[in-house]
Amino acid sequence: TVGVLDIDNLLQPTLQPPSTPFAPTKDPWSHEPHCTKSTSLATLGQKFCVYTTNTTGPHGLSLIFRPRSATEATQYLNDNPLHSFLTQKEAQRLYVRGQPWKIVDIPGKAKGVVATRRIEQYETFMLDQAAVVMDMDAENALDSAQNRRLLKRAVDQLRVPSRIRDLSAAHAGSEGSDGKEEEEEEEEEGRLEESIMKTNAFGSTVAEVSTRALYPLISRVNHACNPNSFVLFSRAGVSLAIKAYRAIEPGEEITISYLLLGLPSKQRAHLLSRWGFNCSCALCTLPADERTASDLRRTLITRNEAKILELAEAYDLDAAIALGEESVEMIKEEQNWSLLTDEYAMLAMLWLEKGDRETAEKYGKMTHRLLADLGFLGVGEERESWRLEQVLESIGGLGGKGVSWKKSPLRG
Ligand SMILES: C[S@@+](CC[C@H](N)C(=O)[O-])C[C@H]1O[C@@H](n2cnc3c(N)ncnc32)[C@H](O)[C@@H]1O
Repeated sequence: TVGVLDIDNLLQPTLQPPSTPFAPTKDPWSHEPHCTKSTSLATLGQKFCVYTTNTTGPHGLSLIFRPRSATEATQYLNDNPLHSFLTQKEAQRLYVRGQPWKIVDIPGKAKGVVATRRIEQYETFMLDQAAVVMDMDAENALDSAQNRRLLKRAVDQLRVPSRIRDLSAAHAGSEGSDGKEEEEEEEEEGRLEESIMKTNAFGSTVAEVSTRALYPLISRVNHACNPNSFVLFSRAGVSLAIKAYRAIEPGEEITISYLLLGLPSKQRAHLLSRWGFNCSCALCTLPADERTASDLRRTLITRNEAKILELAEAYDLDAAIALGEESVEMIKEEQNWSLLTDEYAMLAMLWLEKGDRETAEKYGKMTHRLLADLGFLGVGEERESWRLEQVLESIGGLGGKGVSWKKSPLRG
């Protein structure tokens, strides 16, 4: 697939404990479901339908789901981002001060988002809800013309379809419609919507279904390899938030990374070519010698990961700790904050194994703190209820249980 923001490459609150059930919503659909069946031999008869609810979220929501999944999904629709990502106090503050961003034209990038006031480090400042969500299985089960028709209908049925149709369709390959000029009109149906999905959709789990989902506001945020912000998904997956890695000054562009953090420049350029732009972010335009140094650190961080586990297996704890501490410094230099949580947890485990509980606890607390700051432990009471041991166990399967990493590898 072209240009899809893959959830595997983005931060997500994987550490949240089992959720309290969402309130079921009764028959929320504002339109008759519109269904299509697969005619290909391998998936013959599989049925996917467009289900639209125009009372969900700011944009309304269309699901392209199997009937059974759509019924299941009704319990997830009541997914207010204010509740998922903010305490009541934070929500009030955001409301009183107003949204601290606006969508503007950015030279060379079409539109983008800039801060309109100072945004504090770790502030959750932009919220959105999905407008179009497509079961990834539909892509394989149905042919592309069927998929496009469902997509078009999904957009048509939203409250304000132009909010979707105005989004960027600039992914690589979107020009020239595969070299086939004027195809029959029916064949063209849904091409724009398809391109918009390819340029803007996040691969994510919505209502426990693997999907591509479109979040119209957050779709305006451009990419940077060392971004100032990151995306957080709600447990139901319908809502999404943007949080700041660091303080952002008024006028500064809000950026997220479309890729896994920590990749060296060649790999980044290769992956980004899917979106049809050459990255000119601060990291990609470093002077050659600085870029080489950054690439080297990134390669070493990845290499150290495997090496630390090997050394730990061989019980060479001092060498494993030395490498872990070296990685922490390199990760800080590269500002890949999300990688730090694993590194700290690993060091907590190694120091514990070495019998130095005090240092282990220091690293454990740093893991806990950073996960909480990044929003991985939820908000309010939920965030407070996480215990240090529980966090360490979730992240690395150690929690003071000695050689437990041998049974469950830390980063597996
Ligand atoms: C998810 S959209 C982001 C918003 C988009 N700029 C708009 O006008 O709606 C992704 C598209 O934005 C553009 N884009 C994103 N980050 C960029 C960057 N760092 N430099 C240039 N173009 C970028 C590319 O055209 C990409 O396919």
